[in-house]
Amino acid sequence: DVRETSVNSSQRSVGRSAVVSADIESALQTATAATLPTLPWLHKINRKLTGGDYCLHIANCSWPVPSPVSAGLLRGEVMLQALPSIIAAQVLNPRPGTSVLDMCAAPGGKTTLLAALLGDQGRIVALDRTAAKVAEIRSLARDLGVHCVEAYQADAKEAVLTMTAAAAAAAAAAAEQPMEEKAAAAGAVGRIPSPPVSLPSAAPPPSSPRLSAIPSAAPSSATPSSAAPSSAAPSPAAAGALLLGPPPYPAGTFDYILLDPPCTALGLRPRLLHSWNLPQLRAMAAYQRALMHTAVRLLAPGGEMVYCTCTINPDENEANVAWALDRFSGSLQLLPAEPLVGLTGLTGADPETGSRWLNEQEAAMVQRFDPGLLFPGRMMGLILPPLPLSQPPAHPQAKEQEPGFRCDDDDDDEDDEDEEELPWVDDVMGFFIARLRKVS
Ligand SMILES: C[S@@+](CC[C@H](N)C(=O)[O-])C[C@H]1O[C@@H](n2cnc3c(N)ncnc32)[C@H](O)[C@@H]1O
Repeated sequence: DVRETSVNSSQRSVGRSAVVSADIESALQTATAATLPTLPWLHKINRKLTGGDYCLHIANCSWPVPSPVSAGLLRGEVMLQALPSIIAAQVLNPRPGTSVLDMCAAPGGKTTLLAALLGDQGRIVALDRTAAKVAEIRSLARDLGVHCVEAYQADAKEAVLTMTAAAAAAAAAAAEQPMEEKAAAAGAVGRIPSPPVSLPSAAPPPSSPRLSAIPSAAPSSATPSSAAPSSAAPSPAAAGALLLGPPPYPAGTFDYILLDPPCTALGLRPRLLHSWNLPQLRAMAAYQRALMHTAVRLLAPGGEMVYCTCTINPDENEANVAWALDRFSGSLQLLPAEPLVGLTGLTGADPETGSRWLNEQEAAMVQRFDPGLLFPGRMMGLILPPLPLSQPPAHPQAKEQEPGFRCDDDDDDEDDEDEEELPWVDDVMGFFIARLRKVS
């Protein structure tokens, strides 16, 4: 049994978790390629490895993806995560030394992947409104040896410093409580150096960004997703000397923001029955817009955010992105959510309300994963490592561009043989990813 052998022979203890070494990755590539389609098998592995002491990073029911292994921080270690979730973090792709806000972070899967992409150099504030879930983020960060994450229980909608909050902060500053003490009191994850790094004797004035100690490394106006990481030496904050502390934060504080809000989760499988009704779907979209509003305010000029959901509901996806582009017209710009792997977004408008979705150009920049639809792999070769066994043929170009194509029909399709050799293509959860830049 490849799994048993690999786990037993390559595990090593790190803290209270056993982390599987790189050996298992190659074993899994072999095993996965040999045993697909293996949804039940993978569920079994998931239970076995994530329910106990192991973290295993393989893509959603299909193949191992070299992330965060490839990002250096967690070299040789793997953790279970769905492919679209991995891609969402890769689309944001924060550069080392920058500041990142993960607004709805629990249980911390994307937070820790972002930490890996940062190389643990910089700061990630991870917020979640539920205390128990914040504990999960902290625990995961600790288990993975991540230091740049500080997690707080907070309503992310209220995370911007308002005039009222500013007055309270001024009072706190007057009390001269060092920032790292405040963060420690709030239970942040990030390490607090010992002996403590000397900080200003008073907290910064409420009108100045708390991140002033972190050199601005906002994304360039080119294509930050593919840009080389900044070569600047890590600042003291990037090295973990400073914590940002709990919210609220001044507007324009963060270089990158991930907004992965609560959603109707209509993309998660297997679920045959959903209890959502239309008003509830609409209400969820409105809640997400409130979070987006906060995100735009907290983003630094030139900064980038990724908005993603695990639902296929256009209200929560295309309609919300269109709303943001129209609401913040002139200051928010849609960028290609590279690496583009999923399908294009939906064009048109809501037949009932008439509110617009995306135009053709915008739809091409977002990515939509839809369970049951063929996963075309717009750039499959770039994302996926080569399979170790018999290489399946590349997917025919014509079908890559055909978003509505289903895997389970077309009995007489001449490419049936190819489809049999591409069992992973229909095993992707429903998901949506958009990338936005704050222009000013
Ligand atoms: C889709 S999950 C996030 C998953 C997470 N990003 C990950 O990849 O592991 C949405 C999370 O948002 C949290 N949440 C809901 N409303 C919130 C709010 N107003 N502020 C902060 N977190 C919120 C929920 O508790 C839930 O954990």
